[in-house]
Amino acid sequence: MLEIDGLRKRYGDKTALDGVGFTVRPGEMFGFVGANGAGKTTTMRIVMGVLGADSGEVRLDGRPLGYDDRRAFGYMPEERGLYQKMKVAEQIEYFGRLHGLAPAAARTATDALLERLGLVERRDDAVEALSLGNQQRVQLAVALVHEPTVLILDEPFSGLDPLAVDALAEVLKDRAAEGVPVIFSSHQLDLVERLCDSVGIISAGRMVAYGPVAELREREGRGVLRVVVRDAAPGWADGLPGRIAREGDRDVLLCEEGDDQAVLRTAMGAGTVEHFGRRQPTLTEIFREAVA
Ligand SMILES: Nc1ncnc2c1ncn2[C@@H]1O[C@H](COP(=O)(O)OP(=O)(O)OP(=O)(O)O)[C@@H](O)[C@H]1O
Repeated sequence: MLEIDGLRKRYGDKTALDGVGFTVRPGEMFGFVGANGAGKTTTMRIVMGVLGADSGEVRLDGRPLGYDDRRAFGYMPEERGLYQKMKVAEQIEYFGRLHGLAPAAARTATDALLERLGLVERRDDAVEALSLGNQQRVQLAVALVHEPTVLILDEPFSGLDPLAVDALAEVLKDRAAEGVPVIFSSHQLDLVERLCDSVGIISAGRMVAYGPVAELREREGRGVLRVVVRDAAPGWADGLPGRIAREGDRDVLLCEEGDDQAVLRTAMGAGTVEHFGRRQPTLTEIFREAVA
């Protein structure tokens, strides 16, 4: 189990982390979300030992993390870090060797990852000749080649096409199913909601919401009232609490607060009420609320 406990970090007089803590159990996929500059990268760098915390601790199975523990981790840094001139397969193998794999094991693991991540055709190309999305696949292979005990990935899905997202998601799910704690940061909240067992929402260096996705959704009170009115004149919901969202080719009123009966009366006066009911908030809605 990976425990991040009370991390604090200042850059000069700027507080980047103000007591960040969360736990990721074996096999758990943890989505780390937050606005730009909220502190995700700083947290992950501290976990990896790239950066020191001013205070707080990172523990693995109850012990403070050491060099050997971290060497067995898989890390995809925000700044990435591939050798541009080196060939794809050579590079993955090289990183495997750096993490302590024997030559034959590094080669076998590389071949398997090239296959899995759709890079077989590119194995002898220099990294600089690949598209950014393919470079990202190589970066992921590099993070995975040594069968890491923990995975820490800084925005691994950014810039990937939908097929690459699926390929990466499958690989991460497999690693989690093998018992590896997986942490990744992302701004793609629908993806986080779909993939993760739990999420942490960080805002200005503090965890403002944290827990299993299902629990967070339940915890958010009554959920969101969703109202669809056919043939209503534009502006029918002006004055009601909530906002109009476009769903496909129709407008839907979403209300998080207010008097349901009053909303219903207005809706019935405006047209034919096709739908009137509550649904649990999405992660995007929870995020908006938490960082507001
Ligand atoms: N080397 C640095 N020197 C000074 N301030 C820094 C440094 N690195 C990060 N910061 C500041 O610390 C805060 C947290 O930054 P961090 O990169 O951890 O955020 P993030 O959540 O990863 O953001 P993003 O989603 O944009 O990647 C920001 O205010 C940032 O400007």
